[in-house]
Amino acid sequence: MLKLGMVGWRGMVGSVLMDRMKQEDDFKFVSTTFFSTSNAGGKAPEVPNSDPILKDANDLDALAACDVVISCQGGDWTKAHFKPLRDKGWNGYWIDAASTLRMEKDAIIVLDPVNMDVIQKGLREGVKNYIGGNCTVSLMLMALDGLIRADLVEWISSMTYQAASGAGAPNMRELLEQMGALYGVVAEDLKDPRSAILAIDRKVTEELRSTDFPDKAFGVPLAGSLIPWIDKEVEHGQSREEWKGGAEANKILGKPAIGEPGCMPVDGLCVRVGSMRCHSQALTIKLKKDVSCEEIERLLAEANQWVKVIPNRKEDSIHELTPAKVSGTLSVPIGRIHKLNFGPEYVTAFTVGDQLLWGAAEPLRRMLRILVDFKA
Ligand SMILES: NC(=O)C1=CN([C@@H]2O[C@H](COP(=O)(O)OP(=O)(O)OC[C@H]3O[C@@H](n4cnc5c(N)ncnc54)[C@H](OP(=O)(O)O)[C@@H]3O)[C@@H](O)[C@H]2O)C=CC1
Ligand SMILES: N[C@@H](CC(=O)OP(=O)(O)O)C(=O)O
Repeated sequence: MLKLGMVGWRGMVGSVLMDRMKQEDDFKFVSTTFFSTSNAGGKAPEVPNSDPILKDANDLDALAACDVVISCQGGDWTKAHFKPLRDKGWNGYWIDAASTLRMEKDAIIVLDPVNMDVIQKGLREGVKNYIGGNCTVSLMLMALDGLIRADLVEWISSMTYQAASGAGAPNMRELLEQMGALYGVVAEDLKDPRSAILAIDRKVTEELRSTDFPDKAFGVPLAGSLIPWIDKEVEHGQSREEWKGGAEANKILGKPAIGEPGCMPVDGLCVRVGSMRCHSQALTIKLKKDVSCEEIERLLAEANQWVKVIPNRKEDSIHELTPAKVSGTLSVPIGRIHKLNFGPEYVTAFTVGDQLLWGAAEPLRRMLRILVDFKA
């Protein structure tokens, strides 16, 4: 039985991962040691085949005793522990949610419904580092799997509507605090149906701009507003989140890097909106040839068991293609599919996905199961 070390299991991504691993009985196939950066010696979660005591996540010898380490602890922990562990001669499998190692040559970005061939080739060739992709990229590729598989995509422009959860747990709390603060200043006015909406709006705007508005985590209001920049600035006016779109998508698919012949260009703007944990994306896709919308929908629907094509009708779209509907599920709906006026090769679509499930935790637990099968 493979010895698994779990690090970062009680954080937000880690908790979603734990829930999924329990639901899928993943712990039955491994013997597990839980690690902690804050409570070594404490009580570990109760799962089959596990050590009841938490080990120290800074103890390299304890980590080196594992065949597989899964980390949802974050990039700083990865930076501090991955290389020292390898330098010690540890040759186990490293599965990580953090972006730190994603673009390294000796790492594969895992999204097995889309790139099982890349993963299997990596395993056969002895690759030991398997990293979860950026949430937006993984969700886009899950949705567009069918068109990419059919080699129909020339390029993709993705305009995103990203949830607070992508910025972390404190940001989700702050979004709700901001919503509460806005409601609070007009709660009395709202009780009176005759109160003037412009007066209400003025109070809301004053509150949004007030120095007391709770914006410690985001730095600016998100509720009642949006934030048109995610992550750091990189070159050419892109944000790092936007750069990941092209860089990671091509790496996941095993294609040449952006700018090289044979790559699939992906670019766009990434925007934070007041959704809790679902990222949405409005896509413009340039096809390599004219294909009917019926054929596009057929290809998309057949690609994997999680993608769901939503008919391009108002009632279906407003009920089925929203964060409210998708949150907490593994479903990746894609809809609003129609040709743009630019020409028959230009298609638009809208997709939604839970950024903590397919966007973070699910590819990690599936990679563990792939490893278990590979080692059997
Ligand atoms: N948020 C996201 O959308 C995504 C995140 N990731 C990656 O996953 C990493 C972890 O993200 P996320 O799960 O949001 O981070 P969290 O901050 O929720 O958890 C990280 C660690 O913080 C410690 N911690 C301290 N206080 C608490 C608390 N009150 N509740 C729970 N844990 C606490 C825990 O370590 P300990 O038990 O050792 O004290 C925990 O493992 C990120 O840094 C990123 O690299 C990847 C994809 C998406
Ligand atoms: N950057 C993403 C969340 C995330 O953690 O991405 P990554 O795994 O690429 O660091 C967002 O803000 O929505």
